[in-house]
Amino acid sequence: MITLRGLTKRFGDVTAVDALTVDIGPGRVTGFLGPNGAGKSTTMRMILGLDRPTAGQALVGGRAYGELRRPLHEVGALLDARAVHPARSGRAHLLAMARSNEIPDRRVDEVLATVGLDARAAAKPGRTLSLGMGQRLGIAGALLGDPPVLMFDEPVNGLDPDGVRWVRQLMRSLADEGRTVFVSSHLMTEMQLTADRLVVIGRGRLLADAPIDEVIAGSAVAVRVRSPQPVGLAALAERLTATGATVEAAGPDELTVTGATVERIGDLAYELGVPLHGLSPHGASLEQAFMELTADSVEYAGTPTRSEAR
Ligand SMILES: Nc1ncnc2c1ncn2[C@@H]1O[C@H](COP(=O)(O)OP(=O)(O)OP(=O)(O)O)[C@@H](O)[C@H]1O
Repeated sequence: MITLRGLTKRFGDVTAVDALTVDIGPGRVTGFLGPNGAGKSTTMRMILGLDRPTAGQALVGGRAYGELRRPLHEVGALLDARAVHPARSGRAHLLAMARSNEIPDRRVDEVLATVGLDARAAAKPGRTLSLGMGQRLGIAGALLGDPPVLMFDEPVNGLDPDGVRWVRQLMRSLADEGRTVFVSSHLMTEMQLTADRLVVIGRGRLLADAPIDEVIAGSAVAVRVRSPQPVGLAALAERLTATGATVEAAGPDELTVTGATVERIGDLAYELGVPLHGLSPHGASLEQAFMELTADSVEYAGTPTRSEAR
C-alpha cells in the first residue's frame, strides 16, 4: 500500500505536487496519468525518498521511505532506464545492488530470467544496452528484493510490441500476487489495457482516483440504449427526458441518450421493467476522458491542426 497525505512539493514558484491525498492499494495495477509536467515523476521520487516533500507525507506500507529497514524488500522501482552504470554489466549492476542489500546472488539470475535477459545480454556494459534492454534491467532491479510494492515510471518506453505485451503481463501477474503496482504512462491505450484503477493528476492536483471504467464512463458523450420493446423504450425515453437528459431515436429499437450515466439509465429501465439488449457508452475512450479531465491543466497546449480539431 502506498499512502499519500497532503503530499506537496514546491520548487521555488512552481508547485509540482499540490496537496495530493490518495491511497494506492494492493492486488491491482494503478495507472498514474497526467500531462507533461503534471508532477508524476516528482510524486514517485518523493515516495522513494529521493525528493523531500515541502508538506505532507508519502508512505510505503505505513512508513516513510527513510524509515524502511530493508527498502529493497519493501518497494521496488524503475524510474529511469538510462540510470545504469555505463561500464558495469547488467549482471554486475544487479549483483552490487543485491550484495548491498543482503540478497543472495542466485536471486540475480532469477530476476534476469524473469525479465528475459540472457547471459550474453546481462554481460554487456550498461552504455551498450538498448533502451528496451535498459528497461528490462531496471525492472529486474525493482524485482530483486521481492517487494510487495512496485513502481514503474513509463516502463514500456522503448520496448517493441512483444516487450510491451510482456510488461503488461508482468504487471498483471504482480498485481494478481497481491502486490501494489503503481505505473505511470503517457500511452492511454496501454493504460486502458493494463490498469484496473487510475490516479489522474494535472498541475500537481488530483483530478481523478477511480476504477478505469468509471473514468471512461464519466466522459461518455452519449449512451446507446437498445430494447426489443418499443413501448418500453418510449416510456424510458419519457422518464429520461423528465430527469433532464436528452434523448434521440437512433433506430427502431435504439436510443441515444446524453446527460445520464449508464448506471442511471440501467436503474430506470429496471424500475420500469423495460428489458435491455444493449446499454453502452458510445464513443467513450480513455483518451477522450483524459483530454476532458486535464483540459485546464495542460502546461503547453498546442494549436490543433485541422485534422485533429475535427
Ligand atoms: N528539480 C526540479 N527543479 C525545479 N522544477 C522541477 C524540478 N523537478 C520537476 N520540476 C517541475 O515540476 C513540475 C512537475 O514535473 P514532473 O517531472 O514531476 O512532471 P511529470 O508529470 O513527471 O512530467 P513528464 O510526464 O513530462 O515526465 C514541472 O513543472 C517541472 O518543470
